[in-house]
Amino acid sequence: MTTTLYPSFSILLVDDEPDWLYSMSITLERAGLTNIITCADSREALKMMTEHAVGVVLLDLTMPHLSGEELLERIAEEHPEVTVIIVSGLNQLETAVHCMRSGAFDYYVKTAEEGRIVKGVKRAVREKELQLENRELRNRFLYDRLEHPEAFRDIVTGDKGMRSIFQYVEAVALSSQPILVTGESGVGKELIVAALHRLSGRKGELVAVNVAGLDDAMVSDTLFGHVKGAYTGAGEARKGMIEQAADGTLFLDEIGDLSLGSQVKLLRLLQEGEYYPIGSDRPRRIRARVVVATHQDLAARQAAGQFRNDLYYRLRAHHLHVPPLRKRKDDIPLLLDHFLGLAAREFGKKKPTLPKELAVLLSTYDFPGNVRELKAMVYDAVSLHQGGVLSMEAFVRAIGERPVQAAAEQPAEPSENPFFGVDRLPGFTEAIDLLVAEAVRRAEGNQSIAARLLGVSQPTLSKRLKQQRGE
Ligand SMILES: Nc1ncnc2c1ncn2[C@@H]1O[C@H](COP(=O)(O)OP(=O)(O)OP(=O)(O)O)[C@@H](O)[C@H]1O
Repeated sequence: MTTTLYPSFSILLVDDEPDWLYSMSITLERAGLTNIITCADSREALKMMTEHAVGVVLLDLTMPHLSGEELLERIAEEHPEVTVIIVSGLNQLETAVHCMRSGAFDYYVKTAEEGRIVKGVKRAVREKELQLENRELRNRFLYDRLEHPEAFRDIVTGDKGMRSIFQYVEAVALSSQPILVTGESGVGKELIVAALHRLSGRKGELVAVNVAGLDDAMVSDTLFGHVKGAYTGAGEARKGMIEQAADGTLFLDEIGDLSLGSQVKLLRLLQEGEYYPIGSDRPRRIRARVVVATHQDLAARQAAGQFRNDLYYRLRAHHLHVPPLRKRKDDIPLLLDHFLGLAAREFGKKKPTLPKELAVLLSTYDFPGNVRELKAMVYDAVSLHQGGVLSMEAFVRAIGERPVQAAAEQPAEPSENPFFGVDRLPGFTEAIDLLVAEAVRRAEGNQSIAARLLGVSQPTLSKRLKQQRGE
């Protein structure tokens, strides 16, 4: 079985004592840090650093030929981007201060508790990962490029904001830290998660678990699995989803609905990197990268005490928010055409021609169900289609079932308040005239669509327009 090495860069241990190199490698590997190389001759260290992508060095001080202090200075000069941690047999304040001044990230005494050294190495790895991600992100934005556009082939969009999301996805895809994907229902979060997994280069599977509606016991059993006889009815041992996702991605959907009890368990899993299958007292290491998604406003849930602060901050380190379709209306014609092709193929029909007014009608609608809703409308329309121009009926019916511009339920931003910054309110008749003119403009002159936007019948609107013209 191939195992994904973590982190993506190597951790180099330099010490002339082979026993220490061996025991430290094992300790770090047990803590989940598997990308380790060792060097027992300090004169070889710089050469190894040019041959391997080294991100962190653990360096002994007392070594023959080339001392740790000398090597530290050479590393700081030739590889300033590499983080060096001193692990010395000497507990000397003066030496420690000197090393820190020469650029060391941290200083530990070998006799110190191993757990502290491991924590220090993990902190250095985390900082290095963030540095690399930031650099990557800066480059991507600077050159506005996508390294792997093919990873996003299923996501149809021409929107700039979505393109920035793709760039962010590429920048964090290799990170082992959790990733939070938010956005209203139906915006395409699952597609983003699939791209994240594809780009992670992880050889394991993408395993998705929808945690909404699972009680604490079900969450534990599903994620952690159980040993045989763990509880009445557990006749056979069962692997948890964490294990199924080994060397892959564990995708926890609807995380905003996770109960407070299960939130504690998830936090512990992310912090310790360990879990216990139910009925077992032997911990297992998680080897999957965790991605979570929710359509809920986690910050609001956190403020209401329904979501733990510590978990929220842990999850938020890498956060991407997929905008609703109403905020990227230029995507509507692209998606319309895409789904039309898919639906026609699925129903074995010729791709229909679109009525001219359809794009206008759809552009006036807010799509509370986002892309999923548009897709359903198109499939419905194509299933009824008899040939020639596509009928608007399925769309008009679907939109009619929902109040137009249902997004009014969303909290209004100042810029969405039509009276924001307006000192003088228009008179009643003037307001109606303004409203009518705006609806006709948005409907590109189509009176039946404009009437729908205003919530009046078409004859009523027509009468009003005639009155305005003095007819
Ligand atoms: N940009 C897009 N291009 C093509 N298809 C899309 C796009 N966005 C969404 N879809 C399609 O719309 C449907 C809903 O997308 P998806 O399941 O990814 O949404 P979601 O945000 O995960 O929703 P939920 O929060 O309800 O789980 C899917 O069939 C998906 O393939």
